[in-house]
Amino acid sequence: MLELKNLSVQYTKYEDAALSDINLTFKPGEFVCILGKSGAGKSTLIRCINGLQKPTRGDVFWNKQSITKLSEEQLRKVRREMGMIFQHFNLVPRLTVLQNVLTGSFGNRSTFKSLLGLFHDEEVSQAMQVIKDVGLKEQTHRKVEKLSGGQKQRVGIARALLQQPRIFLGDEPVSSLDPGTANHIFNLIQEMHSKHQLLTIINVHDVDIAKRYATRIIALKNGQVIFDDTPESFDRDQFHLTYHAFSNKLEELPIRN
Ligand SMILES: Nc1ncnc2c1ncn2[C@@H]1O[C@H](COP(=O)(O)OP(=O)(O)OP(=O)(O)O)[C@@H](O)[C@H]1O
Repeated sequence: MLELKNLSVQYTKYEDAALSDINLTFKPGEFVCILGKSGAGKSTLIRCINGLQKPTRGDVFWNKQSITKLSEEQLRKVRREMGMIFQHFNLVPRLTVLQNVLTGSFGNRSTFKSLLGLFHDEEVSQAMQVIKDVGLKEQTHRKVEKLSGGQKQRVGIARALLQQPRIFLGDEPVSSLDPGTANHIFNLIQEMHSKHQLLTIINVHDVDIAKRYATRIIALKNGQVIFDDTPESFDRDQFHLTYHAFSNKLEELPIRN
């Protein structure tokens, strides 16, 4: 469904690559958490998947089609199939929950029409339904700036769901939330993941969350994959290798049995 082949990203020629020769295949229905310390390349990986970042080398295949060579218009079509939530929510504070969620259908119509509020009745009722699904029915007509962080992220999830995506991508979606709220948001993501059988790929800093919700954990270090396995196999040694080992190079890491 989604394949990354020899993917490398080098932002500037004077710095180390942000991603080096990444080869990964993702299947429908997987719930993948990406771990790695700050600067490991997690956001870059997500941005390559949704086409926001062009790789320096290698390719991203979505249903066997390379997305790196698409025109902007073709890329927009592919992005419609990718729902995305962000650390800082990326909402318009002065607009209501409903208006923000309706911008999720931007991919399906012109931005101009959407900004004018020219939505079809059917779109509005679909938006109302996803707002209800994420538990925000009472807040439908409130301005987003009046909501808590957890509620804002629910709006983000509703907006992504309105696109009826086939992949759900998250770039540290709970990093600015307290632990309790972060769990509520992950419960919701898991519920939506199961309901729609979405391939879900999310960057997180919290290893406990990754172990609790993911069906697969991928750990990055210095732009390379150093772990790709079940959450159960992500043990203390792996935690140490991912977050604390001093070595910069894979071959210098301590050998494990
Ligand atoms: N636009 C950019 N221009 C130059 N270098 C960049 C850019 N974006 C990221 N980098 C560099 O690429 C590397 C990987 O960054 P990335 O944001 O992907 O890491 P991350 O694992 O998501 O980090 P964090 O957890 O702090 O968000 C880092 O060294 C970062 O400084």
